[in-house]
Amino acid sequence: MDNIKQFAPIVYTPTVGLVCQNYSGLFRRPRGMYFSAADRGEMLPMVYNWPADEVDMIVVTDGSRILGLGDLGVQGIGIPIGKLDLYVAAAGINPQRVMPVMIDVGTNNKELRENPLYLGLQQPRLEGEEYLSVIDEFMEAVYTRWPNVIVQFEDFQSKWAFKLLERYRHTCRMFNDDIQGTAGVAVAGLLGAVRAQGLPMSDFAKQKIVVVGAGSAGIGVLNSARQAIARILGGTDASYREATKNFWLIDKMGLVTKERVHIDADAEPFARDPEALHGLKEGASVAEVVEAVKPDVLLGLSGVGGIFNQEVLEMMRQSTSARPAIFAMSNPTKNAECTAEQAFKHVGPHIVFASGSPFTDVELGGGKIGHANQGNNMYLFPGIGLGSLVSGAQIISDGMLQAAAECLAAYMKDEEVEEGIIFPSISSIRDITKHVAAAVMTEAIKEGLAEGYRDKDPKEMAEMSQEDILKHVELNMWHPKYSALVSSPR
Ligand SMILES: NC(=O)C1=CN([C@@H]2O[C@H](COP(=O)(O)OP(=O)(O)OC[C@H]3O[C@@H](n4cnc5c(N)ncnc54)[C@H](O)[C@@H]3O)[C@@H](O)[C@H]2O)C=CC1
Ligand SMILES: CC(=O)C(=O)O
Ligand SMILES: [Mg+2]
Repeated sequence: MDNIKQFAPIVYTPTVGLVCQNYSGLFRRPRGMYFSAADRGEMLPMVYNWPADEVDMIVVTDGSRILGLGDLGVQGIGIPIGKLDLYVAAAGINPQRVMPVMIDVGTNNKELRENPLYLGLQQPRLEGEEYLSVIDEFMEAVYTRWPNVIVQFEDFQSKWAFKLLERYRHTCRMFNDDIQGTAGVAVAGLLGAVRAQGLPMSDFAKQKIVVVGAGSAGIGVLNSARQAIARILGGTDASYREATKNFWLIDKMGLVTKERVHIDADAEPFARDPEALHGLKEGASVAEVVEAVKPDVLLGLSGVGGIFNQEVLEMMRQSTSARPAIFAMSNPTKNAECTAEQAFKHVGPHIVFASGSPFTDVELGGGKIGHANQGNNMYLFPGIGLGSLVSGAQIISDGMLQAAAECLAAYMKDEEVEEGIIFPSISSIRDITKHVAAAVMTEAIKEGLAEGYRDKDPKEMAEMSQEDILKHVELNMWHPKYSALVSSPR
């Protein structure tokens, strides 16, 4: 907690990625709970083997998309461990009340399946109903023992991430961090990029945004940004349709248009109409799209390191924005779409830059600094989890997530944003998290979702002032303060 800036890159991205890649060789003792396909029918009794009586926070993965490193099977447990370390440091969740979980349904990583040291099931991943039955059983088991626990889904491949979110979010206290946490952070960053141009927030509705990557993270960001723009435009059905025109979506097959034969249902609303293509064709490359669109924002959630190459970045010089924004959000560092240095060098000193993994600031000469912001869901997930926990929210609603994003955006001062600093320093993450949690709790109360926590019942919560809410959040954050074992001599 005292040295979070130095330690976050170790317990979290990028080092946690390296740990996951080598986990079977590094393993000494389990630091989380493993539920495997072979445990079907046994998960409820298994849950009672977890040594802590109370669990507040679970982070669960099936290891199928670990950062931008692909399917790492059970070795992905490093991610829940690292995310929960941040829950302790940033949100003040008691470290005895966190539970990292790996659901082992096999792996499609052939190399791991053939590695005699691999710790997980050496079989291809379960699919379809069989897969769902494992996740259902796990969810039922943990909520039976700990009805108030918050479950954060992390690093599931997109194919399942959206389905599982839809399956549980209406009845359980759960969220998907890659879809929902990332979206909030990205929207806060996009609003920061508008402010950095000296424009009013309503000008967000005029921004041209190219998103590279149509997975859980990219589509989550697009949905959330579309919602924010549609609200500016009036919030009608027509404004939602209008808002989609701001976006250009590129996946591994290039620009996504309505001409695409097999288009993902989640990506479909963002497919460009043939009459609004600016002369581009279905499948156009990143460079072609940037050249034709001259976007205000180029945002990467593709997992492909270096895809914002010199050619692409030099084309961003033609951006119609006074402060073009380059968000290279993929993790870990090697998978970032470009480095901070490359972005400032090839686009120019006036850009706003953010990346998923940390880069150091760039010296621009003449005493000027190019700020390398870290645009990572770590700014939001601890506050979303904490705010949901201490309000006793029944579910985690869109309104609560939006309140979290707005709180993060408002955290930055105008002078900072003008300098291109759009996210706060990691060293203030505990304070940010406290405010985000209070915003989440305020919204949960407003929506009638707060069921109370510890000595506070819903009626008392409904009467709390902003100050009371902040105090309630703070009081429920754990601090590592221990009583002295030996009393000092008189
Ligand atoms: N900064 C942050 O807070 C977060 C960053 N991420 C990062 O985002 C990345 C993607 O995550 P997901 O969306 O869950 O993964 P995913 O695997 O579901 O999606 C990747 C997307 O990139 C596209 N893609 C792949 N190769 C491409 C290429 N050569 N050109 C253009 N598009 C290409 C794919 O078609 C797919 O749509 C990962 O590296 C992850 O670490 C994810 C969540 C949060
Ligand atoms: C940051 C994060 O959640 C990811 O890269 O998947
Ligand atoms: Mg993740």
